[in-house]
Amino acid sequence: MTETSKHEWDIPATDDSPHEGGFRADLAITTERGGPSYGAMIEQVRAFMGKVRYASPTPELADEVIEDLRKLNAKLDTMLVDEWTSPSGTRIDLPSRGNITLPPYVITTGGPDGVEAEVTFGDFHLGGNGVTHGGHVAVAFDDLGGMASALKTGGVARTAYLTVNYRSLTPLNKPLTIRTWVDVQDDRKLYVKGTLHDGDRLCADLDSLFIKLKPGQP
Ligand SMILES: CCCCCCCCCCCCCCCC(=O)SCCNC(=O)CCNC(=O)[C@H](O)C(C)(C)COP(=O)(O)OP(=O)(O)OC[C@H]1O[C@@H](n2cnc3c(N)ncnc32)[C@H](O)[C@@H]1OP(=O)(O)O
Repeated sequence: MTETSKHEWDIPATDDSPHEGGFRADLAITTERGGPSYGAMIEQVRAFMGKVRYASPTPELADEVIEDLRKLNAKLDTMLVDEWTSPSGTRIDLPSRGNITLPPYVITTGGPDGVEAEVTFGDFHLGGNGVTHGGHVAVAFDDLGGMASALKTGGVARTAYLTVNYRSLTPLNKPLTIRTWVDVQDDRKLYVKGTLHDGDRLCADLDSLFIKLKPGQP
């Protein structure tokens, strides 16, 4: 795959409008931005975030970690780019397109009929009593609902509403199956349904509305 694979709904950026038509004019889907170690770097950050959730450091260790993190933040400060050129969210070869703000998922199938992915909520996503925080389940549904909308219409959509029904507890550190699909399309309105399963057990389901953006709509 080349650095940037064009899709018909990638609207070219212009000098006047670097992100005309939604989140980005050119989704700049890539497997190369950020380099070959970008995915491993994201995994280390994810692992760190999970450990922070459970760690109870001594004051000395906390001070050491602060110092290490200061150094790491200073290193990244030298490499900051804008939203439109960051690798995050564009790396289709990585879980969740390399976006650390999303729970890590891997797409199994995706097209106009919907999306199926394997999602694994980790220690960072702990809500309480050993299971996943409901907000993180909603984040996964939001992103994959948006992706189902995009693959159905060939355009970027924004969430108008998102209702998640929590049917049973969602385990951590276990691959789960998440599905989203456009149930009904009424012009720009996309009524998106979804399910999250642990094996045969339904953990949550989704009822949502996405609105396809008009050209140039921010
Ligand atoms: C091979 C690899 C491929 C990779 C592929 C990558 C894909 C990459 C995917 C990324 C996926 C990210 C997915 C994240 C998605 C977000 O998280 S978006 C962030 C959260 N959402 C927002 O911030 C939206 C804020 N709200 C808005 O911007 C505007 O209200 C909206 C939603 C765009 C709608 O505004 P609008 O376009 O002006 O539309 P408007 O005329 O008001 O409404 C249109 C119709 O919808 C109806 N409507 C609007 N809102 C509502 C509502 N809340 N309830 C009911 N009806 C409503 C209206 O009544 C109207 O109905 P009709 O009169 O046409 O019958």
